[in-house]
Amino acid sequence: MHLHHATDDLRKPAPLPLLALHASASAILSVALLPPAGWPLGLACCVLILAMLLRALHAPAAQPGSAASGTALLALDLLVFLLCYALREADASWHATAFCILLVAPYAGVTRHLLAGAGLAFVASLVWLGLQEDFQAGNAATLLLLNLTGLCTSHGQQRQRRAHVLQHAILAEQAVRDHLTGCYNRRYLDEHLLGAELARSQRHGLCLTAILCDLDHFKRINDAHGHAAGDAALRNFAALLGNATRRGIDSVVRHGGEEFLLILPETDLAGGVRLAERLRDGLAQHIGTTASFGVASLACAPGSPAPGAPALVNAADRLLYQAKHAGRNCVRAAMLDAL
Ligand SMILES: Nc1nc2c(ncn2[C@@H]2O[C@H](COP(=O)(O)OP(=O)(O)OP(=O)(O)O)[C@@H](O)[C@H]2O)c(=O)[nH]1
Repeated sequence: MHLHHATDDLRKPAPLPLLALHASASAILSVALLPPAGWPLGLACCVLILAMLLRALHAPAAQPGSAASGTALLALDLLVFLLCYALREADASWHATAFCILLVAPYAGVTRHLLAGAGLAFVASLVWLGLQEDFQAGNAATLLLLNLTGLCTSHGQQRQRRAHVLQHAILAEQAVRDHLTGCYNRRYLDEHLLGAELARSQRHGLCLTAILCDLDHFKRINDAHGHAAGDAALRNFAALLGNATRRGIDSVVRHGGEEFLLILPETDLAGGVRLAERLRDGLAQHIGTTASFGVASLACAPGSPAPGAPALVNAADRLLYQAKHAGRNCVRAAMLDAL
């Protein structure tokens, strides 16, 4: 889960139907507000606007559609206004009023990108209104108030949605991570990672390698220097594993207390062994302790049945056990079907 992906959703504009509804209501209201069209049509438009506002306020943070379509519909609004103005020049101030009032509606639904456009259209209309000979101060004040309300509502909504999406993304991220080391947790491995990587390797006929590594005599670190020092050693080990693997391709999982599992897609047995040896060297140099490694690899043929998800990890576990029994600080490796 990537937080910036989650917040990207907020940059998407309001849904197309909302803006389409808004554009048509704008057209109707521009006409309806003119005498002698009468109040029933005006009332219907107000109900429509209210419905749009409610819908926008309850819209989920991630909206379909594109910025271009939203901008096009706001432009359509402007076109409707200009047409009304051309046809009924005498009632132009009423058209401007209708147009500006209607701009309030999309405020609640549009993104910051469109918000700037809507605000600009409002300011332009207000300036234009002020330049008219029959300038009506009441109209201008109403417009100002309504649009400011729209802007504030929209701003608050955006802030709330952003906080909500961020919080959701953070919680989702925390659910798959080990809080001490920041590595993926066992649940993520079992419920998603291993199955997905096995399926992908099988689909493309690629190798998949798992390295299970375990710090040697870790209990002694705890006993000699305390639990906090043990925690620090685990964090350093996790950082070493993270730095040695490919970001966005390999996965580092905290498999148990001081045991970590690396899932390496598109990596054959020789590649897995090379990485394990590099890690063994790095540990001795940077952390001053040793670890044992079990490396199991699987060569998938496209279309062939994949082994059950736990088979690869179980094989790495058996090899790690062999490494411990061979005196620790060493690597044991095998192809899955050779075990
Ligand atoms: N500080 C710390 N210690 C932990 C954590 N999780 C497990 N441990 C400790 O890790 C130690 C594991 O001990 P053992 O299973 O005997 O393994 P070992 O001492 O590394 O011995 P070998 O694996 O056989 O080389 C235990 O003392 C656990 O309490 C943790 O999150 N923090």
